[in-house]
Amino acid sequence: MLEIGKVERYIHEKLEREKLHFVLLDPDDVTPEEAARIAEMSEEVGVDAIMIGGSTGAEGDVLDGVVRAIKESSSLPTILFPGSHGGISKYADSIFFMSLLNSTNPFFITGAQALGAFQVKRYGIEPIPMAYLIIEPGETVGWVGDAKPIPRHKPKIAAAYALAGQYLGMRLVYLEAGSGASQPVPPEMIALVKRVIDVPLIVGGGIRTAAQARAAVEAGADIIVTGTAIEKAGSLEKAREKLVELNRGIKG
Ligand SMILES: CC(C)=CCC/C(C)=C/CC/C(C)=C/CC/C(C)=C/COP(=O)(O)OP(=O)(O)O
Ligand SMILES: O=P(O)(O)OC[C@@H](O)CO
Ligand SMILES: [Mg+2]
Repeated sequence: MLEIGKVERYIHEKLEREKLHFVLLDPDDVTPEEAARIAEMSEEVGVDAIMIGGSTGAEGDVLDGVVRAIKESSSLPTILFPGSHGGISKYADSIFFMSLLNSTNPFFITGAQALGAFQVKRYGIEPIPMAYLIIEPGETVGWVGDAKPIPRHKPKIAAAYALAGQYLGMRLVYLEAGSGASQPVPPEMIALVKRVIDVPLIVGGGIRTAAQARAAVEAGADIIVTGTAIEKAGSLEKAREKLVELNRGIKG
């Protein structure tokens, strides 16, 4: 029988009480030691989960090393955020089993998923089906994922894809402006998508300040993902301050 796994249940239970903050760590950009410290601090300040992935190079031993370090230093759920079937580590709790619905390349819609499916089963990683949508500017992931990025001023297109994702059985929708985007997903787009779907809405890309995080939450985002603002804070002390600031913006 189909069962909802532990991490997905944790997400739903927490969402009944508050908005969630997930921190993304890219094994290409952080050492296992740095990842461990950031995960530890994240847990201390009230972050809800750690996502691990990257468009380029987050694979094999490098990926395993970072996931293991995070597991050893914190008890937060770990969620893989793969750029391809290479982005799977047996040490993670779960995986966003995502399809890039507005890609022009079938590899990112169903190909990588088919190539990764048996690994996920073999390792017993919890798959969480997710519709992944790239919004302008899209950055690295837009280019790597052969996306046709949704124009920022066309919220209806995003809403149509999001609803299609839900009707295809996906249990999360992720609006992605791209890591390091100069501007995050517009609040008007978040609001329309949220009005149309029933599954939780994740928003990420270019969220650097408490005010931006708050605006996304007020528009209707359920889960905010932050990566660059923390990775590029400059020092671990500054990363902690950023985590506190962003978390306050999200939790209110
Ligand atoms: C479910 C399985 C097995 C695979 C899914 C494969 C898909 C659909 C991938 C979507 C396209 C893609 C390249 C996603 C990567 C998402 C990601 C980890 C983004 C993180 O940001 P980076 O693009 O690494 O940012 P930087 O440029 O800052 O490093
Ligand atoms: O790195 P940032 O800009 O916070 O983006 C987070 C995430 O949405 C990227 O996939
Ligand atoms: Mg990266």
